[in-house]
Amino acid sequence: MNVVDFQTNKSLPLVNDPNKTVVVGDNSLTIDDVVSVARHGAKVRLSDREDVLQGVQASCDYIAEAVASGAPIYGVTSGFGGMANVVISPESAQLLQNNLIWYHKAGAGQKLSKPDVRAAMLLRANSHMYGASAIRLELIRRVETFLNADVTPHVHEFGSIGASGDLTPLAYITGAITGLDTCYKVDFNGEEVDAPTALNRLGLQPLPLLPKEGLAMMNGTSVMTGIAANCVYDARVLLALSMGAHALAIQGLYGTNQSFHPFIHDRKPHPGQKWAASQMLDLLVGSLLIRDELNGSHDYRGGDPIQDRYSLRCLPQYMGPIVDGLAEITTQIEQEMNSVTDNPLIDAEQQASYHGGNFLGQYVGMGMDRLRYHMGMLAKHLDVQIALLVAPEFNHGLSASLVGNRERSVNMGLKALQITGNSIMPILSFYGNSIADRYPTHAEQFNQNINSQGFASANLARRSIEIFQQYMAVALMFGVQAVDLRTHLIADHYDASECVSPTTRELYLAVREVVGVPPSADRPYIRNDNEQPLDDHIARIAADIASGGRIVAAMQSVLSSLKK
Ligand SMILES: N[C@@H](Cc1ccc([N+](=O)[O-])cc1)C(=O)O
Repeated sequence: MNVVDFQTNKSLPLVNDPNKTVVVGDNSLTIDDVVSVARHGAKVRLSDREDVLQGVQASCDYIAEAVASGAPIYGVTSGFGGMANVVISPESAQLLQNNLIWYHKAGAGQKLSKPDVRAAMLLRANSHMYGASAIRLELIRRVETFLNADVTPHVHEFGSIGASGDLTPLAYITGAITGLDTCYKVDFNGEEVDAPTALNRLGLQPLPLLPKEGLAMMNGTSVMTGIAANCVYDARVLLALSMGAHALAIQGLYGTNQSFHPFIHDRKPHPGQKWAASQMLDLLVGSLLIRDELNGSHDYRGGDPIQDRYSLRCLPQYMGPIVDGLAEITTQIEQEMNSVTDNPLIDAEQQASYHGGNFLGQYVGMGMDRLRYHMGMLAKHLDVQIALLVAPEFNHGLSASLVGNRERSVNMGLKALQITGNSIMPILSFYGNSIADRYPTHAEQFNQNINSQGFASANLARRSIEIFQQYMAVALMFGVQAVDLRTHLIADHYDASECVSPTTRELYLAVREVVGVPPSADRPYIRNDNEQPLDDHIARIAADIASGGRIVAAMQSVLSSLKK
């Protein structure tokens, strides 16, 4: 029997590097940059490039002069939204901005998670460094300071229709960094304190907003985009893990590798389909638990159909649109991350300002709708694979419900675990419903009469991802049990780490490590029903996936090969 190598030197995802510094304002940020800062404590540093810093200052100078000369500019010398007909005098221009955050203290519901708010802060700072927003460097630096000191504003889950971007959620971030009132709360290294206290601890003074700065802070898509960036990262991880779970299931079912032959996929060369086929070949190469038919043979019978059922044979064709769909969403979210999303925008070089609508979060709203839809489609596929595994009519000789020890006649195996999966999968499909097409056209005096619902869509995506992490745990448990039972049929022992492909071996070992049940020649993962709490295993695997742990690291090569 093999000595189990739990110390495999698999490189962890790059996002986990705590020594990383993300520079804001020099280059485009990537989704990995966002996740590094949001979840793994990477440090943030604002660009020190002269041209960038001068650009930021020049936009502030433009607005200061415009206010002094009484020029009519939306939201600077006018009221807001449907009340943009109200004229604001130069004397009231500052009060206008500080009042803006006040009447947006209207959020409702739960607090957003810390990583999602951190992602939002990073992206707001990034948007401001383009120098088109007229916001002082001093304010942008506060975002940098908060991020690096692990101080995170409390932001509610309801309050944005994703039209003027995320006015209300961003108002809470603005209230925290300006620190003018105790009603704004922050998480200060795990402790809840009010904003002035937080500033005091950071050695900062309360800072009233200047003309345009409230709008610059609040009028934009950064919160929904921050959540979306984290969700895109998670969705890609779940896609990579789905491939691993399928590879385990295919080995458990004694499937063929022929359906992934390049000849087939070169003749229908959608990028996602080709990717799925070639990854599946890599995931299966070297396995003793498959029918190796890449040479074109198909003489296997064994009483079963000559070719595999669709969930195996058509895997690349089914997965392809999901892979391509996620790639498109990734590109769009990265573009949104690296955009200036407020209004009006200042062109300091031309001494002009433009009224527009970059705050509309339509790419995020529709993108997160599609992301959730794709998650539902991934879950549907895994669910049918599990259904094949538990049914003796279809599983090529495995026990019913993957019972590990048939001698103990009361064992019912993974029966309840399948039902748990069946209870989750429909929810994931349900979360695939769109919200961007709902229409409160009457919003805000009919000013915001189209709206993206991007914030809601992103929050639904966050929930869908969390649920999927639980579901993925179930799918992996089935995969691991199935390869153990298949190993027994083929090699007369239960240690599948000796028989699965090298790539899935990593995944297999990672799951066994996380649940604390090392592989053994003498028994499968789940032998008798009364020997392990399955709920605890689900929770451990899901937590490892959510934190980018050992299980995610095992699929790193699949993850990194996903095209953007
Ligand atoms: N996003 C709006 C700004 C805005 C709209 C509405 C409100 N508001 O308070 O309703 C505030 C600010 C624009 O730039 O036209």
